[in-house]
Amino acid sequence: MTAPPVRIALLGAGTVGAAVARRLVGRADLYERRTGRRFELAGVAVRDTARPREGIDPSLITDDAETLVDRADVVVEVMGGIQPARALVERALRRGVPVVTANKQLIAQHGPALHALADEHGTSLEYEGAVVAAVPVLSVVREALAGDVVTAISGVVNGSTNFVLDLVARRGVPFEEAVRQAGELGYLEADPTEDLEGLDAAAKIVILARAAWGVPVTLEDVQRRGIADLTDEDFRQAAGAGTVIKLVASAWCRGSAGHRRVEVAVRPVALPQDDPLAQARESANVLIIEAESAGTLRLQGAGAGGDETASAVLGDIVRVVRRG
Ligand SMILES: NC(=O)C1=CN([C@@H]2O[C@H](COP(=O)(O)OP(=O)(O)OC[C@H]3O[C@@H](n4cnc5c(N)ncnc54)[C@H](O)[C@@H]3O)[C@@H](O)[C@H]2O)C=CC1
Ligand SMILES: N[C@@H](CC=O)C(=O)O
Repeated sequence: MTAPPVRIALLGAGTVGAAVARRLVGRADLYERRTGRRFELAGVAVRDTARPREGIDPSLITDDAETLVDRADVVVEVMGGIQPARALVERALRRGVPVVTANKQLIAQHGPALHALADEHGTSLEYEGAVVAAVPVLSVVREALAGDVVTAISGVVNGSTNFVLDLVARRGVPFEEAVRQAGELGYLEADPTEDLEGLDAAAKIVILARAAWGVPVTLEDVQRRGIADLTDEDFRQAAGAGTVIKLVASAWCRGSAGHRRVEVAVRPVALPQDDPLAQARESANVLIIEAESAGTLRLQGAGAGGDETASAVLGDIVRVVRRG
């Protein structure tokens, strides 16, 4: 007997959702080979059902996200924001349905409660795409380094602000124009101040710190400054000193079990040109992880973008389906 298809509810069809839908449908054979189950796009919840969505069967589009969640085997939340995303994720978890999300604000603000709900109902919550898009940093911190002790994490973890800083520094593009281009490429959040004020990077470093040390770090713990108040003079001074400004997120842990103190920060830093973080071009991200035995690990790749984030989201879907 063939296994029934996996009905996947997609909440959101913007930059990330549209890319997930394209791959789900276009690479269905690949996912069937990898999981033994056929992936079926059960429906796509959007705000504006009248807008044409290229590559998505119009009969799948709905604005009734709750009903869609109720008939899914896996829920993929890529709508962003806290509500209604949170209520829909909770609804799925209460039904014992696994959830995959790329929503870093939701996880940074409500991750522990959502994990507790998932555990209570014997299901799972995955969000590799929420942190450094295509680069599997959470898998490395949580799984690959499970036998080691992470001591510090630092990196460029926001694609849009890196794109802006890079265009201003290397090509002399005016700041506002670089921000406009980042928006056009789909790198910015629906509310761009999340990127420009460092909130997006703060959410990512909070999620990474929790994954590394299992501590209840929150967004309020982050010492945060974004790039919104950088001036032309700041860029001139940095260039004159042979440095390059990057928005750096960092987390470090002092003490040992029972007496751990974790500190988290996001701030613009002028780095020497040959610093590994200074090498990040356009929307690329770089993460440096220090671990007791492994030493220094450097992970880098696309930190934003629809297809790139879809890679991580689909990886999570394959994982939850394999788990059964
Ligand atoms: N764009 C990127 O490069 C990346 C985005 N993410 C995260 O992925 C999530 C989605 O991001 P994007 O695709 O860029 O956003 P987007 O703004 O392009 O798309 C959001 C989609 O959700 C739908 N939506 C929003 N609110 C809704 C509501 N109340 N009811 C029904 N549908 C609703 C919209 O109609 C739209 O289709 C966000 O949490 C973002 O932080 C994560 C990694 C990279
Ligand atoms: N707005 C985010 C998108 C990916 O997480 C960023 O610029 O990094």
